[in-house]
Amino acid sequence: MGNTELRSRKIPFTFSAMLYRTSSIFMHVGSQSCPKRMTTTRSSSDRMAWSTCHPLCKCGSMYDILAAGWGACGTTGTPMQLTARALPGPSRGAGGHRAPAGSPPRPAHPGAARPQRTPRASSPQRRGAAAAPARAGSGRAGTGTRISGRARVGLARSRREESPPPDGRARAGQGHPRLPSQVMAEGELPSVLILDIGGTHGVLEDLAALLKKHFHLITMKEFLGNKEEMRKKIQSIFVFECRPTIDRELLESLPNLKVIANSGVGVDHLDLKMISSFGVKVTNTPHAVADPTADIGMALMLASARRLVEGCHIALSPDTKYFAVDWLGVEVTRATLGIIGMGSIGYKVAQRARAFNMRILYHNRNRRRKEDEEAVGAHYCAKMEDLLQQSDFVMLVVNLTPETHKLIGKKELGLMKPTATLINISRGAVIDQDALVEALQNKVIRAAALDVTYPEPLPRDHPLLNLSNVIITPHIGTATVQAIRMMAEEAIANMLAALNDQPIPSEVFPK
Ligand SMILES: O=C(O)[C@H](O)CO
Repeated sequence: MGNTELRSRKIPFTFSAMLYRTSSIFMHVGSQSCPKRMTTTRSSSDRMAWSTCHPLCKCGSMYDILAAGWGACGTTGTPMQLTARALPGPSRGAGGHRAPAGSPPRPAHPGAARPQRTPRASSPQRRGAAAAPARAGSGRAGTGTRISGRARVGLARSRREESPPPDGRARAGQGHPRLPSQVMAEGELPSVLILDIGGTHGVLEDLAALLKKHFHLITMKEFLGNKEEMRKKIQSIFVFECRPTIDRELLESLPNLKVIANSGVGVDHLDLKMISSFGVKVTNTPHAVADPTADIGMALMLASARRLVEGCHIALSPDTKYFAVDWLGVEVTRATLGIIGMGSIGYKVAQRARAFNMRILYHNRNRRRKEDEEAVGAHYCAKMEDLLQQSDFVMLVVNLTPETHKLIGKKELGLMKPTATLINISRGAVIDQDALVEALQNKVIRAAALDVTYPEPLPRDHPLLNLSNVIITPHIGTATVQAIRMMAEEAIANMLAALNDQPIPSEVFPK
């Protein structure tokens, strides 16, 4: 997200097309910095303000996309209205508008010229990425790709629109056919596929209620029970806790699917290239996850430093007779924290660590702006090795990509101080887990604190579970009442934008 902000800041953007208006969502889109102004626009209790203003705006204000307006951001810019309904009428394959058979062709964006898509290669991030010296990712935990700037407009039409299969049937890797059928009747809400409501893996009841304000929800069971009717209706999939599984078979069966909205920032469970070959967009929720994930990073660092879990066991144990005076932890205050992956979450960790007077080092594919570095007192390490050698705490906040897979292995662990602690809030596979077990057993490093492992959960006989110098939490970076609601809100905004061919707040592109 941070990188998105960096990239987007320079892109002036106006957007004025107001079409197919039903209920309204306003986005205040601007292109220049403005003073931070917190606002009081959160009127109803079921509203949840996002933690930051629009990525094009640097004011840091809170806003609520589902309320009828932004906070008093103060940035000059053009309000953009999204509709709460997808377009009724003609079938709209993932590639864009679909005219009913025999009707005259419709412009891609009726009534408005589409702004040109910002060439990706010209963005600062992409230029930086090309020249990147190191492997660390963009700094979003678990994200397999970069997120679009919100100024990415005029999105490319899909391949399927350019060359529909002549036989009118979906073909693997070539998208869906033109379907002349109605996707939605007038007044109908767009249909969204979800795994289930409630139960072990289903969408939580209150989130489902929120989604239902904007969409007609179809559960997997309903879909499978009446595939012929349902498959044409479904325009979006809401992925909650990595479910439902998105595979080729599912994509082939949904001719009018336009967008897969992931709840969470990490999309390593989605085959982005395959999904994109169907002309389907993928979105994620970088804004909602940043604060709670940074919090869990700090919680793990503090808990590991002060041996909180062990201490709790001692205090609770029926066998405890006295508290040993030589039972000691280490201090976080004034220690050196090395953050690997300085995107939005990494940066929020740095902000928090500054309050602990920590010395902050960071390694990232792209160096942050001087102002960003100075604001948190962070020092850039072009070489990850330098950071590893100097840090008392090393926190992993990279996305999981082929480049960051097993980023920390035997060699890297060997470079760390024997007194150092490794904290992972990204994805388990960023660490070579066998090498970590060995390093912890042999005291190559002091301790590890992991919110993520592979697999999750670990098999009950996994050696990591029997080490006293490890804390493991069950991937709870975003497991807060606030975060899951904000993720759903962010996903709703993404889906509404995608279904209405508006600029998508957080689109994720395949590399
Ligand atoms: O990727 C994320 O946002 C979190 O890890 C939750 O999945």
